[in-house]
Amino acid sequence: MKAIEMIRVEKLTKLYNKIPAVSDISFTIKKGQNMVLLGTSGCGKTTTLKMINDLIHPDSGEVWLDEVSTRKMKPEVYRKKTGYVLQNIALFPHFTIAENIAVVPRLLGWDKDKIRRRCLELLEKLHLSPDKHYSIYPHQLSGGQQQRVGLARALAAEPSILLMDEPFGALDPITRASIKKDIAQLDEFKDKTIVLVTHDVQEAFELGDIICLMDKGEIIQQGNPEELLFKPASAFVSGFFKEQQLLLEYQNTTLHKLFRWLPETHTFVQNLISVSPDEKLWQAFEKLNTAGKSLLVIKDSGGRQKYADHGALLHAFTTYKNTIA
Ligand SMILES: Nc1ncnc2c1ncn2[C@@H]1O[C@H](COP(=O)(O)OP(=O)(O)OP(=O)(O)O)[C@@H](O)[C@H]1O
Repeated sequence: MKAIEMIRVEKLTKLYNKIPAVSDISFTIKKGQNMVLLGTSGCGKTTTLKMINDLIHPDSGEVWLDEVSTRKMKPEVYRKKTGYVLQNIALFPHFTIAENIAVVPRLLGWDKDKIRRRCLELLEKLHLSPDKHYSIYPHQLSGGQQQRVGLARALAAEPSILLMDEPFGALDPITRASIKKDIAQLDEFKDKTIVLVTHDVQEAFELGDIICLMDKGEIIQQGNPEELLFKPASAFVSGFFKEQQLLLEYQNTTLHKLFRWLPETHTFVQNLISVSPDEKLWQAFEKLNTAGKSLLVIKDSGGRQKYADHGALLHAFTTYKNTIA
């Protein structure tokens, strides 16, 4: 079955004072995919994101949502299709938490009972307290809690597309990790098509099925994390990841990819640890390190079994890299 094209951006350009902030950008995102717009400050990420739901009008180019041009849609239709999580959270300070979450459902004319039920449901799902938090104001919440409300607000009208602009940027690393873990488990996020803006390389690789690396208003390379890491299109791309290259490679290579180069026999029998071939090389190293002098047992879907210690993993990884270079 053909995957549904949820977002198609064609040749978008935006000029400010005749200078391009975004220049001739095109990409497509299939239903349920996560795309990350990655790049340094000022490269045009936010402008691109805002043009997807027409918060900024492009000077030229066109956007299709669910195979319909936004030029042919009424604003309320694409507002309903897209939830937007803003940079710096930006809740309305004089609205209660429930009122903040209810903004889009109200615009869409939902009845009061339905809005209340949806607010309570989202507070619970995002690990806020329906009793404590429903009627209070944003300044009475921590930054992390406010961002959870920001996510609830974006999800309120059940959009199929979520546009997220540096959603975790203002949070400390521990709060950020805890929110990411919670949302990764939410069904609400699993089936969404997501465009996420970040300048954080680790975050891009963690969350992106596709990464668009931007510079000076242009897309320099777009592809899956592996393509960007192992097949950089230019010196700019390899330079961008250089400092974290090896860590990213370990984090983005599954044992499945190394399976054919791992040994079928082993010499010692104690401390065997079973791992799935879907696990990443990084996790395999971690397991070996924490378990001491152990050996991994990896079974593929056909029941074939391979064994790996530190050296075998490194050898298989080097061979794998040579084959795809
Ligand atoms: N309203 C505006 N008027 C004039 N120039 C603008 C305006 N908005 C953005 N720009 C310029 O367009 C370029 C792209 O801005 P944009 O906000 O899209 O970048 P960004 O990659 O999202 O940056 P950041 O990560 O800092 O948010 C920048 O050079 C910016 O100065």
